Amino acid sequence: APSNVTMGSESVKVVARCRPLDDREKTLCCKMVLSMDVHRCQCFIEKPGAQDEPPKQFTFDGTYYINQTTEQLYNEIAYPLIEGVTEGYNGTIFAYGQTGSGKSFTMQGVSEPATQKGVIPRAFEHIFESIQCAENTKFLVRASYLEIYNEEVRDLLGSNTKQKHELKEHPERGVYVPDLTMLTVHSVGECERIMEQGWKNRAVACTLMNKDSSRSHSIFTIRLEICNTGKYAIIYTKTLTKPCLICVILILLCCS
Ligand SMILES: Nc1ncnc2c1ncn2[C@@H]1O[C@H](COP(=O)(O)OP(=O)(O)OP(=O)(O)O)[C@@H](O)[C@H]1O
Repeated sequence: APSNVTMGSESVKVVARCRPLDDREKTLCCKMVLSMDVHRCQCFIEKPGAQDEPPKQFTFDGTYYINQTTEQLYNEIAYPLIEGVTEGYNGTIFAYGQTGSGKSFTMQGVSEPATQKGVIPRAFEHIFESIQCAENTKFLVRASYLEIYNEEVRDLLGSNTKQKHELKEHPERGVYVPDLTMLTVHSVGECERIMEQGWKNRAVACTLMNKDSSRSHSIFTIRLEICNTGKYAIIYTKTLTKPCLICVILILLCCS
């Protein structure tokens, strides 16, 4: 877990995002039943047709309503986590919700308007900015992209994306996928191309709630190896013997 300095007191933060009604819901004259007090981080859910009943109330570490952007969400929630990754802490951002709720919109995002660019491309920019500013440090950035579809693991960056991959467990490294393609990336542009390539290889089909549903769980991983080449080891590498190499993992995933 990241340090308290970079992440505040909680090592796990849970935020809720509400998307606007889509065209289908507007055509069906659906009514918004969710409201938020974003300053208090509270959500209120009304039961349709039962205005007398008090709404159900839930409190999160952050709440994002229909008028709020991925830029705001990134700056408040993801930024400290990615900052932690560049300092040597592992981090995970996990988007969870029913089909059509906005997971891909938040993680992958759209290019227009720029404020709705996704968490994954923002994380690339952030990491490469940190790399450019770092002194006496060498970085190796690698990326992998897999999906779990019908309980099968598929390598979205591999030559055969339909091939089923095994899941293994290592006593120290934990759960991993042998032979998963891991591409070295040198720039934000390269990362974006990799994301695009993997995105096109995902299993997609429409659901009643989302005409472009991904129908799978996908995991985009950025693996950062940091090597301190300076005279003094920076704090997080102090317990490691030379070469001061640490490997941190940022996992960005979308799950239905
Ligand atoms: N905050 C938002 N503002 C505007 N439109 C949004 C927002 N969130 C989602 N949408 C729109 O809602 C639709 C469904 O979103 P998205 O495809 O991201 O859902 P999903 O949770 O990834 O679904 P699935 O699990 O089926 O893949 C898309 O057309 C998307 O553009």
